[in-house]
Amino acid sequence: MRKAILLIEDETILAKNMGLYLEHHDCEVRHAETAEEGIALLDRFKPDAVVLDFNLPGMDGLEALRRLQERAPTLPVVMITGHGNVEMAVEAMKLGAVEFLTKPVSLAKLKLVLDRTLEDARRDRALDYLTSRDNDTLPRQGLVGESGAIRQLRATLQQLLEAENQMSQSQQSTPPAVLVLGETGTGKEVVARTLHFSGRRRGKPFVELNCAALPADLLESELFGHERGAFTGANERKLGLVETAEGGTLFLDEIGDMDLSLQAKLLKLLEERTMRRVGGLRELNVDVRVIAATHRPLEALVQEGRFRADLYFRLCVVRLVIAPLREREQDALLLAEHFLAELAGRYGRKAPVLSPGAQRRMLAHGWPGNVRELRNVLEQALLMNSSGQIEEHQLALVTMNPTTSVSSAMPGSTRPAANGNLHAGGFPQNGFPHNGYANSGFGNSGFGGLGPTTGTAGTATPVDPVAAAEREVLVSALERCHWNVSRTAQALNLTRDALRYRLEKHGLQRRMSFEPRGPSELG
Ligand SMILES: Nc1ncnc2c1ncn2[C@@H]1O[C@H](COP(=O)(O)OP(=O)(O)OP(=O)(O)O)[C@@H](O)[C@H]1O
Repeated sequence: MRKAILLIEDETILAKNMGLYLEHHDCEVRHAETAEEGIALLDRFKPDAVVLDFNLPGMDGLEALRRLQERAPTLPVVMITGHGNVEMAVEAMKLGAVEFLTKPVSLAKLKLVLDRTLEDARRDRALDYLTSRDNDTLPRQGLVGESGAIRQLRATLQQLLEAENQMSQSQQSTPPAVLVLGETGTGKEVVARTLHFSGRRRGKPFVELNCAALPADLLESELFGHERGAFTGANERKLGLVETAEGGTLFLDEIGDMDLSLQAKLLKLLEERTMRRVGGLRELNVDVRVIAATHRPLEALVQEGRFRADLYFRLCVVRLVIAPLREREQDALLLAEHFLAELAGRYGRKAPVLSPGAQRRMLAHGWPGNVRELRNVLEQALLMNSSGQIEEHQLALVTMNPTTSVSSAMPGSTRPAANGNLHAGGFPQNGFPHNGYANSGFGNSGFGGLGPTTGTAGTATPVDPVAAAEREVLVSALERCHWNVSRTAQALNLTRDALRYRLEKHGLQRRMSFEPRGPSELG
C-alpha cells in the first residue's frame, strides 16, 4: 500500500530530492514550504507520516511539532536539522518526534527510518484494535455452569492464576504453556480468555490464531512475521502475531492442525523464548504465554507421527480438559438462562423463559455442537418467539442422520458420535442442513408446532420441517424489520447475499416487491 508522506521543508532542492526518492519507493508525497502550509494540508492529505525541518521561516519546527501533535496525536513525525543542534533534538523527542535526522540527509536512511516508523505505527494500531476488540468480547461472567466438571475447572484455573501471581519477578516470568482440550464449542476459547484476562497479563494483548485456517507457509509468516524480500511479495517487513502478543498471550486454536515443520519453530519458542522472522537472521527474545487448544485427540496424533511428542509434552505442562455439554446436562439450563438474558438484551427484548416441555427437551438433547449449539438454538428460538415463553417446538434441535458422524468425538466421550445429533448451527450462512433427513425420523422431532408451510406456489408438497423452520425464522425477522433486507440480514447475522438466496429459495422475494423499499433492496 502506498504511504502518504508530508514533507515540511523550506530548502527546495532538498525537498525535491527527498520527494523524488520517496515517490520512487512507492510513497505519495506532498510538499509544504512552511509549517503553516503543512498544517493546513493535514486534513486534506491525511499523511501516514510527516518529515519536518527545524529551521523554517515563520513558525519554527518545535512549535510546528506541538501543533501537529495537537491535531493528530498518533501521527509519526521525523525531524530534520543542521548539525549539532542537540538541545533542540532532545526537546523534539520530548514532544514526541519519533526520529531525528541531521543534514545532509541520507535519502536511504530517511527511507529506512520512515519504514520502521510506519511499521511501528501499524503495530500500535493493531494492538489498539486487539485491545478494544478484547474488551468487547470478554465474557462478562467467565465460565457459566455449576456442574462438578465446571466447578473443578474453575478451581483449577484459580489455582493456576494464584501460582502465576506468586511467580517472583526475578524468575523467568513467562508462565507455562497451557493445553485446553475439548470438543468443538465446549468453551476452550472462553477458558483461554479467562486465564489471560484474570491474570497478570490482562493489560497486554490477547492474540488468537486458528491454525487450521491457513496453509503452512502463510501460517508461518502470520505467526513469526517476515523480513522484507523474504519471499516474492514480501515488499515490507511484517511483524508476526508472536511479536504482536509481546508481554501477553498467544492463543493457538486448532493446534492439532499445525504443520510438523511449524511445530518445530513453536517448540523453540516455548523452550528458548526466542523466534526468528521468516527470512530473518537474528534470533529475537520474546515473552509470550502460549495457550493452545484443540478438539482433536492429540495423543493419537502423536502416536501416528502427525504431532511432535516433544511439543505435546511441552504444551502439556498444564492440561485442561473441558467435558462435553452432554456430560454436564445440568449446565444446559443455566447456560440457557444466561444466553437468553444476554441475547434478549442485544435484541432489545424482555428475556423469555423456557416452558417445562422445552426444558425437558433440552435436557434430553445430546448437544454435539456443545455450548455454541445451545446458544445458536436459543438465539433462533428467541427470534421466532413473541410470547415470552419458548415452547419445545421452537427449539430447532436437529437429530443427526445415523450415517453422518461427528468428527470431533474426543476420547472419553460417553456417547458414540453416530448416536449424537448434528450441530444445528443457529442460522448458518449456507442454510439449514436439509438434505438426508427425510428418513432420519426428524419429522417426529417436534417441529409440527410450526404448522404446515406451503411451498412458493402453495402446493401441498411434503413439508420439510427444517425448511419450514428456516422460512418461519425469515418471515418473523422480515416482519420485525419491516421487510428491509439490510436490517433483516443484520438481525439474522447473514450477509445480504446469503439472505437474498434464502428469500428466493422460499419464494419470499415476491412479497418484497410489493413493498416500496423491496426491489431496490433486493438489487
Ligand atoms: N461455560 C461457558 N459459559 C459461558 N459461555 C460459554 C461457555 N462455554 C462456551 N461458551 C460460549 O459458547 C460459544 C463457543 O465457545 P468457544 O468458542 O470458547 O468454544 P471452543 O471450544 O473454543 O470452540 P471451537 O473448538 O469450535 O473453537 C461462545 O459463544 C462462548 O462464549
